Amino acid sequence: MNYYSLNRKANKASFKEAVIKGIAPDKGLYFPESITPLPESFFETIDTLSHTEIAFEAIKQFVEPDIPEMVLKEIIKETLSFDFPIVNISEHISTLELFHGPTMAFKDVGARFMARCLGYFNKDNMNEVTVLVATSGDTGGAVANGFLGVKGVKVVILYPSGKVSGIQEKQLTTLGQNITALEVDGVFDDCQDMVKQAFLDTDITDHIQLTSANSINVARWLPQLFYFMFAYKALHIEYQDIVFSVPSGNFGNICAGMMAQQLGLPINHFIASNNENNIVTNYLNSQSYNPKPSVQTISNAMDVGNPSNFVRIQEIYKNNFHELKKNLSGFSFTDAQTRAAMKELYTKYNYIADPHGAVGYLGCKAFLENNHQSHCVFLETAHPTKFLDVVEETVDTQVPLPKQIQDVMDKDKHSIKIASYEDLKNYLLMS
Ligand SMILES: Cc1ncc(COP(=O)(O)O)c(C=O)c1O
Ligand SMILES: N[C@@H](CCOP(=O)(O)O)C(=O)O
Repeated sequence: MNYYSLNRKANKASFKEAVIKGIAPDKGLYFPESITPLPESFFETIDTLSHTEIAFEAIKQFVEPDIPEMVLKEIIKETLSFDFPIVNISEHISTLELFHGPTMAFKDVGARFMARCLGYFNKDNMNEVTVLVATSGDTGGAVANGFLGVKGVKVVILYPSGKVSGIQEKQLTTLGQNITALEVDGVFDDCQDMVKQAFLDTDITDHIQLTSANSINVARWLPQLFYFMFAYKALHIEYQDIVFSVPSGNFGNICAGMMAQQLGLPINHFIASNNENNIVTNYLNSQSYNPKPSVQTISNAMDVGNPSNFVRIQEIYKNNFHELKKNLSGFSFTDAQTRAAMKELYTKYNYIADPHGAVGYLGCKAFLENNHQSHCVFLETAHPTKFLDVVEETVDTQVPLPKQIQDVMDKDKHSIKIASYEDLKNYLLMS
């Protein structure tokens, strides 16, 4: 598969080139040149397939011929070595739990898949690659875990100081080895802007091979489409009209769902569930797209003021606002509403949600008000204990800590504070 840049000024790239570069030389995001729908029989018989078989069929066209089929099967098997359970919440609402991986957020799948692709491409260890990542909370931990000890790869994670949860910070600052955390005096968008600027800075790129492990990178982004297929497999016999509510920040996950739909997955509608960082919700209501500085919320991983994947969504629907509106609704919720949803889920359904999942639940409820026939699946994108203080204080109960969280609790944080792009540049050139 070849990929083109959405800025349309760079040459096309193979999967391997797109993964190693991360972002095109004209600063555009890469997008696949074609999307060939899977045969109808694939969806009709999906419940007879395992998760790894589904994932293999779904991603094959996007990686060939750069990764041989046998290697791809192995990468997928290792990537998906945990569960993706569906929990029934009410007659019209279920949740797909995406937090059973090593760092307990949905980023684990993309991070593990990308780390293995890069490991394969770098197997002869010709050149060291530096993976630059901006995180609002979960990508950093998943990438640190996924790339720990990968030969020939250095990982540099930028995160906004004081704006990620305590557990998230531990996950991205305590591993050592080939992982370094830079603590930025700013918000997530500052981190993301610095990363993008570094890709354009020839003072850096003349000396260092940089790539990104944010959803900018196609190998981090595309595997997220598996989730929607797994949920469909579990629910399609019982429900004919399945819609997804996706707690959204950088819009990589929902955009991956739209790729699954392009592959033929019969999804009727997507709901972009936002916290008060509501750029896309506002766009859907007004047709005017206005990125703005992010505000801090209790669903901090979605505190994004300029979602980088929105351009990919525009590409999927050919910049046609009305086509997009047919497929996508957007809702935005305050922290007070999010807390009320967490309480409702706990007291009414005995389900402890994290703040991001709770925003997804609210999106389902808002959509179902006018769409009584649908079955809505909200993605539970992180384990509640990643946001321990907020969750325990809101539902007023103690939540047992899973092993993955206990393992990082007592580790010592190591970070380097930076305040500007120049600080990042100096760090990259000196280290
Ligand atoms: C827990 C959680 N939920 C939701 C999101 C938003 O996902 P996306 O950036 O793909 O829209 C993130 C971060 O990406 C996250 O960490
Ligand atoms: N919410 C994310 C922000 C970065 O998103 P990505 O999917 O583009 O890596 C985070 O948790 O860091």
